[in-house]
Amino acid sequence: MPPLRPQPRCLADFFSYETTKSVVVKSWVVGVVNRVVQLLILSYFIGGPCSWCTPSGRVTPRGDAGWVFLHEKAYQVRDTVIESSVVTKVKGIGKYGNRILDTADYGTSVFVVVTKQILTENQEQGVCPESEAAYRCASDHDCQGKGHTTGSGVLTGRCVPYNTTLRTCEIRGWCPPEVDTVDVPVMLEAENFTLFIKNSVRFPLFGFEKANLPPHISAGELQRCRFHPEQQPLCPILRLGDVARFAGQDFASLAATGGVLGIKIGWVCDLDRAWELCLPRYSFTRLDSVTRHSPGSPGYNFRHARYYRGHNGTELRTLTKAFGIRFDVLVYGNAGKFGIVPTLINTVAAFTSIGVGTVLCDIILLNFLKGAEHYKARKFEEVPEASVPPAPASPTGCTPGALGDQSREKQSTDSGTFSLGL
Ligand SMILES: Nc1ncnc2c1ncn2[C@@H]1O[C@H](COP(=O)(O)OP(=O)(O)OP(=O)(O)O)[C@@H](O)[C@H]1O
Repeated sequence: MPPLRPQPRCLADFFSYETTKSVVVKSWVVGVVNRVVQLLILSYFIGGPCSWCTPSGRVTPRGDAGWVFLHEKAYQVRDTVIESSVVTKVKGIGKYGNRILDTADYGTSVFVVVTKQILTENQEQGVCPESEAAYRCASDHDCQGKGHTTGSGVLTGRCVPYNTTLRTCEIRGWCPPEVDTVDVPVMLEAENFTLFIKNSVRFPLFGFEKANLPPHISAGELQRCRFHPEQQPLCPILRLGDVARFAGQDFASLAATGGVLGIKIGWVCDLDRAWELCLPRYSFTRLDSVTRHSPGSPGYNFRHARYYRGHNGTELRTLTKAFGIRFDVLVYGNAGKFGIVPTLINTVAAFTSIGVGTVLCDIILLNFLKGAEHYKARKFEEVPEASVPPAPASPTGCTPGALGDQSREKQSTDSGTFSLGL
């Protein structure tokens, strides 16, 4: 009678079931690694003694090493949508040329403080020679083909005397045209001007509202206080020179070219704590720092005009090219309050992550420790079905079971290489 053909091993492997078996390894090395990894994971998620904080001990407000729960406050629902209003007012008296300027003179917008002005007075509609060097000419022919308009008006096509030595193309527009290459003084007094910032914020998710004005401050106290990051961090009145300094800028050169400074007000609030502890935090930066190095446009300026009538009723205007410091107030915020859903999700994540330690210990145990083969043999065990005798080894070289160790484990056991006691 022909011998029974053995069942292919790969089929038996496919219809096998792997279940977890607990093996207690009495090894100091893996035991210590396991506990250290578990401790690290737990302190990352929940918190522990601050043995590896920065020297200032400010890793977290409470001085704990716990990152996810204590620092990131993973137990809180967060609202980053912030509704905010900002109102500003500049005050100060400065001298510019022979004139004393007050609040109404040096700002055409609440966000800009004008520090330098090029005035072109008594302009009226008419024809006159262009002032820009690009429109120098010797004859009418030079003024044709130069386009239709210049920075100041529409070209008539004629070449006319600009002064006794120079001729330029004639324009029709506001005459005389502006000459913006002149040197004019800078109003350095603006350094002592003050900027009052009134900011209200609202976190709609929690219906929480707050303003940057200290709650019981009187008008007199407001007028007197000046912001300082350590001594007066809540005073909403800022000296312009200080704002430039905090933004790392030299006020004199900023005032000469103009520029844009950003005043950032951050509202990062833990709404599980008292209402009074939700406070604004001010920081400063120069927003046009990239373009300020551009030779073509190094600063910030704009033009505006004041119109009036001359003696004979003609309409006149004074054109002003104003260089100034623009203040952009940027408000950002982030508030959190305890929520059961994020607490549960992060607690489950924390405990699941402890399993990472087991993976690491298995790698060390089964690959790097002395007697790794012995541990493998005890970890992976193949159990035949209770009533069926064990299948013979596969002649086809099918893929073994989990981690490919069953067959090796079996060979080791069969040959009796290892003693089974740990
Ligand atoms: N840039 C600033 N520098 C210093 N104090 C300021 C500044 N802006 C406003 N204040 C003062 O803060 C307080 C509140 O200002 P707010 O504009 O609300 O009131 P106000 O009576 O209209 O101010 P004022 O008429 O003095 O401009 C006032 O006492 C005001 O004088």
